[in-house]
Amino acid sequence: MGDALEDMLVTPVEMAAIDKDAADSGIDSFSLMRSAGLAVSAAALRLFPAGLRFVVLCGPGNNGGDGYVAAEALAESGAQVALYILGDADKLRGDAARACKGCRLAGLPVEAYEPQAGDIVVDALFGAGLARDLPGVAQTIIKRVSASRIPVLAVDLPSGIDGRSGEVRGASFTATHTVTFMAAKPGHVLMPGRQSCGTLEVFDIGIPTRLVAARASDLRINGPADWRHYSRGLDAGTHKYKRGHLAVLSGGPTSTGAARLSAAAGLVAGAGLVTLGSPPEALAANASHLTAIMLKEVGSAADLAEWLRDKRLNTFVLGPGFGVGKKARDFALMLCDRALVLDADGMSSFQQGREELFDKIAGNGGQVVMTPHEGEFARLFPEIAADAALSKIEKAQAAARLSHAVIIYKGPDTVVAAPSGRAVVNVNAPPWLATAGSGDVLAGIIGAHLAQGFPAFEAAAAAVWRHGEAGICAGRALTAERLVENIPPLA
Ligand SMILES: NC(=O)C1=CN([C@@H]2O[C@H](COP(=O)(O)OP(=O)(O)OC[C@H]3O[C@@H](n4cnc5c(N)ncnc54)[C@H](O)[C@@H]3O)[C@@H](O)[C@H]2O)[C@@H](O)CC1
Ligand SMILES: Nc1ncnc2c1ncn2[C@@H]1O[C@H](COP(=O)(O)OP(=O)(O)O)[C@@H](O)[C@H]1O
Ligand SMILES: [K+]
Repeated sequence: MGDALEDMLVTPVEMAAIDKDAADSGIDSFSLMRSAGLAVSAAALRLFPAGLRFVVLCGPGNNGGDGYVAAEALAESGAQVALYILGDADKLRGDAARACKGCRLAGLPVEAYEPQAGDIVVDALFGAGLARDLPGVAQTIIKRVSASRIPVLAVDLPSGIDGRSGEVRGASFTATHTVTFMAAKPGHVLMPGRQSCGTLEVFDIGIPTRLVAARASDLRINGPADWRHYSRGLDAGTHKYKRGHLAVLSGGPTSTGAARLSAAAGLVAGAGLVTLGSPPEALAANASHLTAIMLKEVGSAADLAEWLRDKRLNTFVLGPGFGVGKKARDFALMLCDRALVLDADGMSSFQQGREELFDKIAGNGGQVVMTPHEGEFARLFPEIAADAALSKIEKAQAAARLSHAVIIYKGPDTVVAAPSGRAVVNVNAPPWLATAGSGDVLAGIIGAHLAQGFPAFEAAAAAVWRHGEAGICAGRALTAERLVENIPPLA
């Protein structure tokens, strides 16, 4: 992992500390605000050359300060600019007060703004400092602007989006473009915030990277930098056993497809061999659909115990189409000392009695990856799911800590979290990945990575990213089968 700013995620609390560290190190904080405001005016001129009037809405804090700088720079450039102020400009403090004094425009109260065709709104009402629901007057203006469909350029964050969680605090602007500073915040990548940002520009206002990195926790946007180290190309002298043996456990005769999707994805994703373990009554159904994937009868816990005597068999996928119940529980507990992807029914089987599973995982060093979507997450971690104070990232981190497993909390903004707190948010998944069997394919890709010796966190993060890339390559009319065919090479 590097300290590259473009992949880093910084919470608003961390950003405030970075800001203070920058000031303490002798950097003039007003010069940072000036850089921020100038970046916003440059983006406005670049992105909206046909705009007739820039309407800058300034709030009571430093986000408003950036807005005053931008308004002055836009006026200086000869553009037509109108300024509207939320609250009392006389109460502004520090850099924001100085920015306001340096702005030639007279402001009107924000409630007086009536959108006109040709306007471009520059939203500098609230940014990272938004600490509670927006005041009513801000909500009214947001609704008015949204109804008028006027383009919005957001400063730092669209006002109303919580920078920590991506939640909407009362109402929020929907921006065409957002200019943020130094590093993206969780609210830019978590839903619904991500949808409100439009395109995101991260602008370097001049705070040294080392100051940002020193405060940032281990939270990043998912990308190859997080796991490239493990995805080196194939050694010419490799053989199939060196590339890892993945075992996937199938459900009964009427629900075999899900496990086969995982198995097929595992093979395409790079496992050297894949074996499907099938109950006897489903052997015929599975055999009629398999070619490169091997098939083995595994009906009972005794059969599995016998199979596990082969210690080379080190990676399993359990859950897709498997059925919820005692058999799934028994199998999962037997597999905790191998690398294990516990998906779908495998997780749901522990809605009651999860402690036994979590203790087993802890006792075996934690090479277990669990892949809950929202419903499964609520089943396995009801108290965490119900905690409204937590962001999706914080929920995934809490679940990983509690279970000792790597958690892939799925959705449009999939979060991968390790028990250590390390986490990435994935941003490359197209919405058409929401199709039956898509999760089964993901489970197989994770299994392939584990079989190839990736540590659990990297196996999970790389799989989520590859799954997203496969979705992009396959295009909109996606089926899970086509997703498997489009899994791209790793390196
Ligand atoms: N972090 C940095 O390094 C820099 C930050 N800058 C700007 O500074 C902003 C953060 O500034 P602030 O911390 O002043 O925060 P904001 O300007 O986002 O707003 C905070 C102000 O509004 C009040 N407030 C918060 N929620 C409210 C609500 N719901 N209703 C009414 N009042 C509310 C707060 O008490 C505070 O006075 C960033 O978003 C960014 O635009 C820039 O000036 C450049 C440098
Ligand atoms: N709106 C969305 N945008 C992008 N990816 C999505 C979206 N909704 C779901 N996904 C992804 O699609 C996959 C669906 O998995 P899952 O819910 O287990 O479905 P299934 O059980 O049908 O396989 C997950 O990887 C999830 O992150
Ligand atoms: K804003």
